[in-house]
Amino acid sequence: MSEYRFQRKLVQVEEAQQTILSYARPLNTEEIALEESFGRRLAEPVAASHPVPHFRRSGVDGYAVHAADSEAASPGQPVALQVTETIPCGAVPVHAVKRGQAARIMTGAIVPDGADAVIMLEMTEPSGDKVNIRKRMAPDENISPVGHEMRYNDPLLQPGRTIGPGEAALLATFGYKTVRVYRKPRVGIFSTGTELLEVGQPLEAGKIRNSNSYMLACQVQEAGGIPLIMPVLPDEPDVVEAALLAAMQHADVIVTSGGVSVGDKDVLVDLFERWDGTLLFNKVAMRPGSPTSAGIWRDKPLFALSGNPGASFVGFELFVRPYLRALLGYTTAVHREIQCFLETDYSKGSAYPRYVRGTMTYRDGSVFVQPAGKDKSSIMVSIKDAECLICIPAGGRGASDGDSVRVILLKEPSA
Ligand SMILES: Nc1nc2c(c(=O)[nH]1)N[C@H]1C(S)=C(S)[C@@H](COP(=O)(O)OP(=O)(O)OC[C@H]3O[C@@H](n4cnc5c(N)ncnc54)[C@H](O)[C@@H]3O)O[C@H]1N2
Ligand code: MOO
Ligand SMILES: [Mg+2]
Repeated sequence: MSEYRFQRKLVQVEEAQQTILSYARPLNTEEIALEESFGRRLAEPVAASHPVPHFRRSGVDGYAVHAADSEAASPGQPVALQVTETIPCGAVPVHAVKRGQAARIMTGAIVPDGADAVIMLEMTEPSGDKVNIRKRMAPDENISPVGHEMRYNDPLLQPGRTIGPGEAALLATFGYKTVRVYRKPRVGIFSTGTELLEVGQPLEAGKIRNSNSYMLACQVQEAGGIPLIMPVLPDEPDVVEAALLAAMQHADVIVTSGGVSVGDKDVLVDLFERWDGTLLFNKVAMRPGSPTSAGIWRDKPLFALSGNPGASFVGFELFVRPYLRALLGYTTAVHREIQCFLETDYSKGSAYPRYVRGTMTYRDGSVFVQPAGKDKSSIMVSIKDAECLICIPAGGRGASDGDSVRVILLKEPSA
């Protein structure tokens, strides 16, 4: 056996992130139906192709009038105007409103030429073919002029924007029945380990069910990718090599879990010793997941995450998610960080920075963080409660109650 397993060059998390991100190029794009676009990443700029509103629009149900005709109007002394027509929403007025006239009009309808104000129905009283108005109106009152909200050619959305409710409303307004978005990265997910059972299999001595693949598949989806869950792989390098190469035919990214440490059967390490790919790193100054490795193989990135569930989870958040975000055109690849107050002692020191799964409490204008539960690399039960990763600096001391600590937010910024 070569010495590779034991001779590894330590890199810092930030350096490992930059290395892997230097290989990321935004994916190509595809055209999808607007109704399928929620959460997708816009790949084209959107500008106003017409003004909004594109006609003078009434803001109320009432009567379109000449403001000048209402000058003497008051509740005690209404002014009578001749009604010319009724203009419902969607209709085109037939007559211009002349002095002494009014057109009955509904909210959202075109204000007829001549009129420069719309008086609310509540301030009027019909009287035969006339209407009595009881309020003095200012010019332009209750009328949205053309382009009031958006002018022709106003820039509205830039490529890389995530499509949510507001974006969808704009796209619909400007007639985008389909919209160009970045293609979702397809991520092949492999768990390695002869001890692993498929989810549907009964327990056996020494064996456990594969949980990492399903956890990672959710993380891939959270990051905007398409997970391809592959069958569990045994600790046999030939089998692993063949399976990964086959998956590269249709995946943009390969993620494996397990087999990256120094054990006899750590199969990814065996693969790295003999493959024709480029190893980017194989030891990161972090807990959990110090043996996390990554490489480029046949132009595809391979993220070899540690098998321990906590380490797999954290390794994905620190390396795979930023990479997927970069493929999707995000300008902010790594998670946002804030400073928070630690609300308990965390005395477990470590030679490497520690990324502790945490929960957050908002109180008195500050954010406090607490470990989500037991936090060993082998423990998975606290992953479900992790809202953030609390960064405990390297060193023997750990951190103390009340310390200000770096916190990585696991929720994504939208641009
Ligand atoms: N002598 C040393 N031993 C270990 C070291 C070391 O430096 N020297 N590092 C430890 C650290 S740190 C970690 S982390 C683990 C890393 O192990 P691997 O990434 O090689 O992962 P495995 O050995 O394959 O599995 C570890 C653990 O996780 C369980 N596992 C694996 N895959 C799954 C899955 N898909 N679903 C659920 N659980 C899974 C596996 O059964 C093992 O219990 O190594 C330490 N050892
Ligand atoms: O690197 Mo391992 O840190 O215990 O998870
Ligand atoms: Mg191992």
